[in-house]
Amino acid sequence: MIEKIYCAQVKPEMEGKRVRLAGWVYRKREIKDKVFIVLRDSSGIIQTVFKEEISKEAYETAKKTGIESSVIIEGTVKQDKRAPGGVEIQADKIEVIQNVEFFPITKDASPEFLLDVRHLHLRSPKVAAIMKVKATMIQAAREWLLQDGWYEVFPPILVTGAVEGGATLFKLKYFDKTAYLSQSAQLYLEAAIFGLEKVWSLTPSFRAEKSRTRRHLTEFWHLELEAAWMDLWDIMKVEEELVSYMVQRTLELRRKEIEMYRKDFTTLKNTEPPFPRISYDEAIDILQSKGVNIEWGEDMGADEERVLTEEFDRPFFVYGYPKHIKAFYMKEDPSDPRKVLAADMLAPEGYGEIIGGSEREDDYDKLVQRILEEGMDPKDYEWYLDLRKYGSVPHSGFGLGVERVVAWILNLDHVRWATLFPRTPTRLYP
Ligand SMILES: NC(=O)C[C@H]([NH3+])C(=O)NS(=O)(=O)OC[C@H]1O[C@@H](n2cnc3c(N)ncnc32)[C@H](O)[C@@H]1O
Ligand SMILES: [Mg+2]
Repeated sequence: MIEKIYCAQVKPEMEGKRVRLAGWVYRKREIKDKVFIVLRDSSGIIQTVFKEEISKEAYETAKKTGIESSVIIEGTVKQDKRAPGGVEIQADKIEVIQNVEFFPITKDASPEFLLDVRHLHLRSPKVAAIMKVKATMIQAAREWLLQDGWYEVFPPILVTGAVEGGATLFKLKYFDKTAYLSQSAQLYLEAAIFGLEKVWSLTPSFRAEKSRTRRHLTEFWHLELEAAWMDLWDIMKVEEELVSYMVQRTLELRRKEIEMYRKDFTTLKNTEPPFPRISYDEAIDILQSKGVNIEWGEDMGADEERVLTEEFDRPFFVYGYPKHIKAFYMKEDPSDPRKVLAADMLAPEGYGEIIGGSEREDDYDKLVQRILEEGMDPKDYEWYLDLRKYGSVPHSGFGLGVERVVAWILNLDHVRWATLFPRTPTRLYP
């Protein structure tokens, strides 16, 4: 790697020091006998100034260098209150690695165009900031999971059955058989708990959803946990502790990047356990009292959840959903057979569901009955049913939508901005 320092490492107190930087031309302007190039690298930006009397050759080259050209610049650090960060480089040397005559992204580019050239847009500091926040959030999750004794496992992506309903499976030919892209690692994590007890995985999950909402992708990153011996209330405590740590740690390490997207940090700062908990029944009452046309037994969609989140200034749980709107694997509530022991975590500010979780049905016969009720074939779940034959235990788990949490933390208007190359029903390229 070439000898250089990062833009963010240049400080006013380095006045007079000679430095070498490498990056891309982010902005450029010519004023009288000077050329100002704002250089960008992964750490940020720095202003460099080229003057004819310092180096005619460098000045002439700088004049001809286009936006997003890759360059190596050398010069002397100079304090200057007018420059971003109060410091600039008095440049005397520029090596153009590749000059760019015309860079296709302009200030007035539409969101769809920016997605068409996503491979070029990733370099923008604001987009890079999203990826830094996402990386830090997952780093924080790993930190918490390690200290709380959870084992990372690596489940398959090529699978043979649905977890969250057959309607959203992506089907593919697997030699002479049929396979599907995983909707959720859950069933495999449930197998892993008999050896490791507390397991987690971070995998891509795939949903052939036709929903064109601001919170659905066809491929998203899914952080899933599964634990033996835990009931719904235990796993909800795990959820709120994990999410609180992820949010607070990301606030601590990525404040600068978050400030590029939001000014009000209230809901993030409020993200500390315990989170408020309301029942599905209470949620329906709240929605009806706010004039939402919804009856008990109906599912809450993005619009209903948006209204519900107006009541809270931090993430909160909704628990005790009706059985018929939830997945086959969820354990029936012994105190009310109409319901299951499931809980969603909703993010405030209109973002809604970020986590889906539940206690799992651990009784063999009841699980077979639920599979049949859902119109599925128990033969397709033979291995999964075996887990209820050989030392079955109470167990619970959940799945966190990584892009949805990033979208909430950064107040993004669509989850597609929270992933490197978004996949939606209308976008598979680039
Ligand atoms: N291990 C588990 O218990 C997970 C469980 N089998 C599951 O997949 N639940 S979920 O369908 O609610 O999805 C979990 C979360 O996954 C996110 N999710 C779910 N579907 C999507 C789509 N289409 N796009 C983006 N994010 C999505 C969202 O935050 C959900 O709350
Ligand atoms: Mg869900």
